[in-house]
Amino acid sequence: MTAQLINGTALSQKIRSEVAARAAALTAKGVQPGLAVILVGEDPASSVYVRNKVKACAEAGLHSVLERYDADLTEAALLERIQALNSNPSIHGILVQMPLPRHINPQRVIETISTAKDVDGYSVQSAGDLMSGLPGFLPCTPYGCMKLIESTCVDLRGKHAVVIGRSNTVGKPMALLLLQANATVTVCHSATVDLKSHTRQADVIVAAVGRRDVLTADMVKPGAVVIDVGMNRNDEGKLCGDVDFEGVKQVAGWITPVPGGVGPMTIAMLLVNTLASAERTLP
Ligand SMILES: NC(=O)C1=CN([C@@H]2O[C@H](COP(=O)(O)OP(=O)(O)OC[C@H]3O[C@@H](n4cnc5c(N)ncnc54)[C@H](OP(=O)(O)O)[C@@H]3O)[C@@H](O)[C@H]2O)C=CC1
Ligand SMILES: Nc1nc(=O)c2c([nH]1)NC[C@@H]1CN(c3ccc(C(=O)N[C@@H](CCC(=O)O)C(=O)O)cc3)C=[N+]21
Ligand SMILES: [Mg+2]
Repeated sequence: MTAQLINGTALSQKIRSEVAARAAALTAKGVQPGLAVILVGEDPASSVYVRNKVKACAEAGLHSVLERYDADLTEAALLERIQALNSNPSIHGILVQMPLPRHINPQRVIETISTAKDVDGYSVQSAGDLMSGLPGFLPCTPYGCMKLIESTCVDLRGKHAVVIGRSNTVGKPMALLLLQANATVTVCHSATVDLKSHTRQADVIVAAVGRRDVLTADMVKPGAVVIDVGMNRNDEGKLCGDVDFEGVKQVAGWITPVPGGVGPMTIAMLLVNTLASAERTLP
């Protein structure tokens, strides 16, 4: 038996075309959704992601502004730029690409973004909304993972979900979304003893660590849904996830590839959040 592939590229295209239709309707009413992306420094991976985000906006009829700054930009200057974007009515979403240079406090930057424009869902307010089950912007990567799981038609109710990783941007919000969908959720991390004993029990596994081969075939229950968030490079310099894809696909029921899985969905959900933010400005 081999797993069915969950095609994130195809699903992201479908979502982006739905965004495009709604964006066109909104633009016809005089409100074109707008996203501002700020990149500080020249991290090569960040440059690729940021370019993909700007391109996706253009294709969906959103307008976007990309602000690039040298790595020596002061924190004060960055906060000032964010405040200007907060009060710019043509901008509905603001994204500051992480990681930032070491001299800039990322939490201070995130909290400076207006909650109404926090389309990354990184702010304490957005995190609290999710924790409390209140409406707010969902972090794009876990949001995209939920859409990928939904696309399998596997009902999460009562299922055991294991999240590997507990970052504020991926692992923790992922666990909350799975909980909200009535899964029974286990969160594993670097201090977890015997990771395999947990993952072997899982109907759904989300791997968000940032290390190759964190999940191998012997750690997976036959038929499980496996979502691979990781972005790593293998020995040949090729992009790969946290999951040993070739091995795990022999055991899992469903699996996302890297590339072509979670990454494109992260961008699609960023567009969804930006559109929703713009729609909220209508009377
Ligand atoms: N495709 C996409 O759209 C995105 C991909 N990513 C990728 O996802 C991965 C995770 O990102 P992010 O959450 O930001 O990373 P972080 O480094 O912030 O978090 C990694 C988590 O993995 C845990 N961990 C580390 N080693 C192990 C281990 N051996 N066993 C179990 N858990 C472990 C850490 O535990 P502890 O808390 O104890 O340190 C931590 O909670 C990265 O590869 C990143 O590039 C991220 C965002 C978007
Ligand atoms: N404020 C902020 N918001 C983010 O959402 C954010 C961030 N900072 N910092 C970095 C991470 C990472 N991230 C990705 C986005 C798209 C792909 C993506 O498009 N991946 C493609 C391949 C890309 C490639 O070829 O390198 C894929 O997996 O198929 C990956 C990773 C967003 N992040
Ligand atoms: Mg992402």
